[in-house]
This record gives sequence, C-alpha cells and structure tokens, in this order.
Amino acid sequence: MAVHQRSPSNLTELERICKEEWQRIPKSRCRKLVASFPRRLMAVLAQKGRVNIYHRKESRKLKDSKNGQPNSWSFQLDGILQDVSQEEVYTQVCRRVVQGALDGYNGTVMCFGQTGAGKTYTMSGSTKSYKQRGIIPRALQEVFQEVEKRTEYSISVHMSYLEIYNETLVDLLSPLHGASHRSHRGKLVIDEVGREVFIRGLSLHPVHSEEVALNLLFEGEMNRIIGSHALNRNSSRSHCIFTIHIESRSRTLSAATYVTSKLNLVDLAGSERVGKTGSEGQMFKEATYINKSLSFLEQVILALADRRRDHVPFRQTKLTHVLKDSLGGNCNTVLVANIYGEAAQIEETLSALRFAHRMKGVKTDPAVNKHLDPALQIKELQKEVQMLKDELSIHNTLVNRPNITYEPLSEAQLAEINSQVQMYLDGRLKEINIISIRQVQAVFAQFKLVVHQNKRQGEGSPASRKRLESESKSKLSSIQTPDREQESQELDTMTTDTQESQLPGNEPLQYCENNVLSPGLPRTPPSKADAFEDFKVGQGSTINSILKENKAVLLERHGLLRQLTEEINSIKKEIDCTTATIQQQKEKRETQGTLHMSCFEPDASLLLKIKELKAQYQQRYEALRDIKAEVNYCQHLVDQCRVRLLSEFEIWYKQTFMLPEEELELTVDKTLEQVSLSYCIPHILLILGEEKII
Ligand SMILES: Nc1ncnc2c1ncn2[C@@H]1O[C@H](COP(=O)(O)OP(=O)(O)OP(=O)(O)O)[C@@H](O)[C@H]1O
Repeated sequence: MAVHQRSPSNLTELERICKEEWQRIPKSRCRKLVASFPRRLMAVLAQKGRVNIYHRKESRKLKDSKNGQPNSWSFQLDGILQDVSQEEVYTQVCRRVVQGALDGYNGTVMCFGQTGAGKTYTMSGSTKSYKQRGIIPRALQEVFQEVEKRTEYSISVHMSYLEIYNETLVDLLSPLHGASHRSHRGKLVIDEVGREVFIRGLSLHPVHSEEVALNLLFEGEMNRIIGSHALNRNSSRSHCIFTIHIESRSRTLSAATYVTSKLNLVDLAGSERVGKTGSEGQMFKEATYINKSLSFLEQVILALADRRRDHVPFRQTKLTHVLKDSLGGNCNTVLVANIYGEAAQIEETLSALRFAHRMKGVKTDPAVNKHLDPALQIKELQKEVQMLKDELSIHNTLVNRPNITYEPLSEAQLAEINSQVQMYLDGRLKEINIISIRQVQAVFAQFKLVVHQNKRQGEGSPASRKRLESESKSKLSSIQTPDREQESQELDTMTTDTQESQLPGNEPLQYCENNVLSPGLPRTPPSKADAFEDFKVGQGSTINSILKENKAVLLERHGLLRQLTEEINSIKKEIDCTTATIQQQKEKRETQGTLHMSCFEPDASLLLKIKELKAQYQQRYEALRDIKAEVNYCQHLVDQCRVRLLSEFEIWYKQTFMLPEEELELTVDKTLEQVSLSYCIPHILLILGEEKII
C-alpha cells in the first residue's frame, strides 16, 4: 500500500512460505496460494486494490461483537502485488520515485509489516539469484543508467546506510565498522536545517558506478545486526535506511543553480507480539524497542493524516525523527505493507492493513530541491560584468570615445573632479565635461560637500547663505532635475488655463547625444520641453514660484466663491419659501372672510424671519461681489505670470543656446519691460492675502 500522490503500492503476502519460486513484489505480492490460505478469513481482490477481512467463527481472535465492533473490514489500497516478480515490484513501487529523485524530488520507499512477512526480501532481495534482487540494487542500477543517459547534466551520487538499533544510530558504512562497530554507536546526531533532516557524523560515500555502489551495499548488509527468533531465523532486528544522495547540475545552463535529492529506501524492523515469538532476554529488549518505535511511527502517521493537528510528535523516537522530511515533507513517499496470508497471522495482517490505510490519508507536498550556489553565482556575474565592459569598450571605440573607462574612479581622477567642481563654482570653468555616470556621481558628491561646508561657514550670516544658495541654484540649473509632474498637476487644477498649448513642451523634441555640452564640440540645443523644466527651477524660479503662489490664491478664492454662491442660493430659497407661506396665510384668511384689519397682517415671526434672511442675503451678495473681483484679478495675475514665464524662458533659451543675435535683440527689450512688472506681483499677492484691505 502506499502514501502520497504518486501511486504507492501495496504488497500483500498471502501465503506461508513456499520453499521455492517466490515471485513477489510490487503491488501485491503473493506466492502461489497454498492449501492453507484462509479463504474464509481473507479475500484479496487484486484487480480492485482491495483486501477484505471477514469475521468467521474459526477466528476467535477477531470475535469482538460484544463491543459492537464490525466483524468484517475492507481496505482500499493503491495497489496489491500478488504473485508478481521482483522486477514487477520494482517497476510498480520504485521506478517513478527514482526518476523523481533524478529530477530533484526527494523520495522514500518504505517496507512495513509483521516480522518475516517479506520486507527485507522486498527491499534488498534474496542473494539466491540475480533475478531475486530487491528494490535497492535495482534502484542503484537505474540511477547509474540514468546518469549515463542524461549527458546534459553533471550528476554526482553519494550513498549512506543508517541503522537504528535499540534507539541507537549506527553507520553501516562507517570506515570504523567491523568487529568493533558497536563501540562507535551513539556518535551520530540527528540535525535539522530548515525542513531538511540530516544525520551529523553519518559517512557519505561518493559512488561513480553501479559496481562500486553494490559493493558498498553488500558491505552495509554484512554489518546489519541479524537476530534469530522463533518466527524468522534471519530476522533483522533493526530499522535500516539506505539513502542515495543525488546532485544534478546542468552542463548547458547556469551551474550556479542545481538540484539535489535524497532517495531513502527503508527496511523497517518487523512488528511482533513478544509472547507469540517467545522472545526473551536481549531479544525481548529488541522487540520492545522495535514495537515502541513502530507505535510512535503510527502516531506520527495519525497526526499527519489529521489536518486539524498542528503538532506532529516526530521527535519521540529516532525512527520518526530521521524520517521527518520523508513522511510529512516535500517527498514522494511509497509505503509497502507486507502481510501474511495465514489464519494464524490474521491479527497482525489486520493491524498492518490498518496502518497502511492510515498512511493513505497522509498528503505530502513533493517539490524540487533547487539551490543557488552563491560562490558560483558571483563568479558568473563577474564574468558577465567583464563581458559587458568589453562590449561597451568596443562600442565606445566605434563611436569614437576611446578613453572612457568603467572601472571605479582612481584617487587622482577624484581629485581632478573635485578641482573642476571648485573651478566651476568659482566661475573659472564654464562647464564640466560629462563623460560617465561615475563621474556625474562624483561631481554631485563634490557639490554636496561644498554645500555642506558653505552651510556650516555661513551659519549666522543669512546674507551670505542666500547668496550661496542663489549662486549654486543658477550654476546648477543646467543639471537639475525638473519637477515636470508637479507642474503638470498644478496646471490641470486650473480650469481657466487655456494657454497650455503655448507651452514650449509641445514643440517637437530634439535630443543631442547624451545631452552633453562641452566647449570644443558643436552644441545641439536640448528640446524646449526639457529646457523649460530646467528654466523653471533655475533662472525662471522666481517668476515660476510667483505663478504657483498666484495659482494657489486663485484656487482658494474659487472655493470661497463657490461656497458663497451656494449660501446665497439657499438663503434665496428660504426667502421664497417664507414669502409663499405668508401669501398662503393671507389668502386663507381672505377666503374665510375675516373682517378685522389685523387679520390681514401676516405672522410677526414670519416677517422677522424674512427681514433677517434679506439682511443675510445682502451681506453674502456683497461678499460675493468682492470675491468675484478678486477671482478675476487673480486670474489676470496668473495669466500675466504665465506669459512672463514663457517669454523670459524664450529669451533665456536663445541666450543660453546661442541663437542668432538679431533674434535675440528683438526679444531683449520686451524682457526688460517685463522685469519691472514681475517684481510688483509679490506685493499684490500680499494684499490679496489680507481680504479686508481690498
Ligand atoms: N515473496 C517471497 N518469495 C520468496 N521468499 C520470500 C518472499 N518473501 C519472503 N521470503 C523469504 O522469507 C524469509 C523472511 O523474509 P524477510 O526476511 O524478507 O522478512 P522480514 O519481513 O524482513 O522479516 P523481519 O522483520 O523479521 O526482518 C526470507 O528468507 C525471505 O527470503
């Protein structure tokens, strides 16, 4: 039977040992049915993957009708392997797990069952003939065949063989093994890294061929502790975990990424009833340990199958701790439940089938174990950087820029940049020739340094600070980043803006290569859109900030205007309503024919209300008139500022980028005219800010 998504398997041992021709394994493996097969107790429906156990009078052990227990059981398993060869067992139980391991999935195949039921035969096979070899030698053969086939990968294989005997970990392949191996027990420690479990101290043997691997396997087998007891003369008294460790790296893709996997082939010690097997002394102690660990294994399986449980007691015993990442992790797991087909063993058979059935409820989450080798990745990136540098230098040679380097700047180069910045700030150098990103960064760093120094020196002297700021503003204007998005948002908020089409940004863009200006080279002006952004934060910053302030005032006044209009409308509505009420009252009294003069007078309270409302109306109306005037005025200022910003920009653009002189002269006069006006604007703004003055 089995667990997990891949088709697990079930192995059913339905008969007592038949001296010859065992043909067992994969799904349900059963030798020829013997006469003693308890047909009335058990039905094996191999095709349907089902085993039924019936309560019969002959089987007193299962007679528990007093407790209301069912007297027949039906177990649906993933497969039954009955009367099948070792090869068939391997194909059905292990082949896909091995293939998965080569692709980077962890895999576990585990044989469970009553002592003598055929677990070791299934896992290791019989030494009698090659045909009867079990899962482990077949898996090794397939791994090495695949290594040969998968030429596009570099695959390394290691092996380890662990035994758990009486809760002690033993390395079956330890170089210290031999007669004295028992004295080396206990030196192995179970450790966990993330979700992965490994045994510290367990020897890991590199193997390059099937032959070497099989030699190691036989060596490990020899070291297994074999006991003897009444049921099975060669019963293994320990749990054994044979592990094939695989690491696979692509030969064609990046070697920094690789996959690893562990393929655990587990032969569990047989479960037994101590009384039945007549164990005593050392054998009794062994049986107790075995049964205890198997019972903990069962508890773990129960906990894993129960989704509501958030704690799984893996650490209660060495066996479950070692198998932690194989039972509940990212592993392809197959459980083979070996069972007898004898009436005398029906209770153990039932218990093995129950265990198998529970295991069916456990879901694992198979995933490829992908890793990244940081050292290799660094090497690969370094190689790539070098390649890109080479490509860039070829490109630079082709475009006639041979002296550009992409290495970090040397001390001498940094000193040169610092001196250039200093000269630029002093006015001795008109422009800094930009040659690389590194150099631009160094220039900015130097600017920052100078600004910090100036700040410290200029503290307590606002005049000098202001001067420094304005100096650095105008000098840096050619490399500042324009805040284009902010400007466009501001323009969007103004519903009265109609001159956007006049903005220089709407003209076609013309970029010169890298936008770099250097003294000796022919200069191509930047696009007007880009230049305008520079202008707004540079020379045009004063007029631009006045424009922004005017827009803000205009926006605020618009809000006020809207609010007043709403208030006036609502007062007007109330006046109309009150007037209507008065009229209605009047008409009502007239129709009633009331003669007294006072009866024609409307209610005094309504008259008072009308009076108050009219006063409010008057007051709001006057305020509205004032605000309207302000709005118009502000709008005018905004328009004026915008026109001025644009015209000053035009002049600056022509001067800066050395356009023909005649064109320049034409615009200069206009500018001078406008300069005097532009400085009046802040005063007007102040007046607008204090509403009462108007
Ligand atoms: N299908 C089979 N065909 C032939 N012989 C078998 C078969 N199954 C088991 N045997 C033989 O039965 C004996 C007991 O089997 P095995 O050692 O595999 O049992 P086990 O479950 O591993 O027992 P234990 O738990 O005590 O180790 C062995 O001699 C084995 O060769």
